[in-house]
Amino acid sequence: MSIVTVQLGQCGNQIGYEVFDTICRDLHNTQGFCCKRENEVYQASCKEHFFNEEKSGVPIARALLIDMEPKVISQTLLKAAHSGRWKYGQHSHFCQKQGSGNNWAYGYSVHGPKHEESIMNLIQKEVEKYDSLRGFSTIMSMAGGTGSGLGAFLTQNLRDAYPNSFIINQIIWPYGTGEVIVQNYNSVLTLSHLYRSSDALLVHENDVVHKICAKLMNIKQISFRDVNQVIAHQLGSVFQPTYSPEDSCQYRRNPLGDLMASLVPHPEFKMLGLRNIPQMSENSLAYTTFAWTGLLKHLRQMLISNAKMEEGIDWQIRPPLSGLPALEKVLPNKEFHFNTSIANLVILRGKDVHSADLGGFKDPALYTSWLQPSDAFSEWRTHRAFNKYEKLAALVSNSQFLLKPLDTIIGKAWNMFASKAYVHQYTKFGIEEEDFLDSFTVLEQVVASYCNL
Ligand SMILES: Nc1nc2c(ncn2[C@@H]2O[C@H](COP(=O)(O)OP(=O)(O)OP(=O)(O)O)[C@@H](O)[C@H]2O)c(=O)[nH]1
Repeated sequence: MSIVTVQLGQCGNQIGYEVFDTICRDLHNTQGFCCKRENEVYQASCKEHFFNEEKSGVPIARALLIDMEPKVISQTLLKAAHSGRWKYGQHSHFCQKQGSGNNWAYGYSVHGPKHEESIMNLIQKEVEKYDSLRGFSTIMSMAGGTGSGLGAFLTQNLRDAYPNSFIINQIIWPYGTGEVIVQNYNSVLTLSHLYRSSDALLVHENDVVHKICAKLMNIKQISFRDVNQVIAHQLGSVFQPTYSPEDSCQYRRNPLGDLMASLVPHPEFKMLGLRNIPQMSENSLAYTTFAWTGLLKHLRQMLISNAKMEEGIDWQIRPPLSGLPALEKVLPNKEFHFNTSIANLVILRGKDVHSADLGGFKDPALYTSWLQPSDAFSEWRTHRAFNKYEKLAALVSNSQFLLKPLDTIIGKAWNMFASKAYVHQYTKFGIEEEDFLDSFTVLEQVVASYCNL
């Protein structure tokens, strides 16, 4: 029951490393707050999904590292090998000598077709190692050229080659300012292409995670490593084993499939976001205790008010009275206040997990009218604690949370496109104005669909 992780470009490879490292640390954590037997079953389930066992006993990540320049890949391979806890497979990477220069068209139209055969062969060899493949999880940024362009190209290829496997794309949303000048073009092209071939896009916003590092983790000089560790923690809190619904002593065999079934009821809506509570530095964690009631009250309000962290939640925002649309939706200024959901999944881990009351997430006012809360809301509970958090709640949500950032990116890209700025750099590599227009159309439709919930 394996999931193959495909790490793409600088960002994808750096985050991928942190994800496997976090998962592995969690495996060896003695503070799981559960009995030895339960811990062993948890470890076995995690290994089954994410690692191959080597004769030496060192787990090998079920991951492929792909980049068009060698530096980050060699660093990543080395870091894993030096950790002593786990490593990457010997033949699990593919790299070239020159990146895509932040040009989506270069990644998509040049590197993609040129290396398609080698990369797809590498993937096939990995897949052949397993009795059963559940799906792929790619990790990539939207703003560069390789992760985004080549990543979009490969996702299409994966969809064609493995039509029955799930594909989830972990997307890193660029900082709003101060990055690559063409980041909005690259983002629009990435999202629109992924929308056609992926099953779900799990979005991690760099600005948001940066703020979490500053405000909740108290980090003064924030590096990509810090940001990546928060993302890895959040992902681990979702993808580490959870009990299966049929048998509360067995772990889920197909977490990716179950996640999709819970959260993506319609192909028009596949943008997923992730929130965690509590989130804090390891030092503070040792001195803090939490009650489920308080955690879940905050998490629910974070959802409703579209707050990405517990600090600065707007408690004034309330669900609309049933039958009435949220006021903000009918206002023309596109300020999105109440965050309507399509589907939510809450994952609880840790002490007294079965006593936690999730009733607040079953309120029909939280959801679009065309889904019953019983279909729109799912909960997974697991007694084994994650990553030293005695209690932890993660919320994966398919909601209007991304409307504003998406609208901003489309708007900025459109303004640049209207003056034809930098478009020649894309047409040079086969991405025509028509392709841009198609991408805008796809995303305008996505915005309209989410707006109308
Ligand atoms: N969170 C996070 N973001 C990163 C990291 N590295 C790069 N980014 C973001 O990724 C975007 C740039 O993409 P990269 O992954 O560096 O580019 P690439 O895919 O390797 O493509 P080329 O450099 O064009 O070959 C920017 O938005 C960066 O903020 C990282 O380690 N963590």
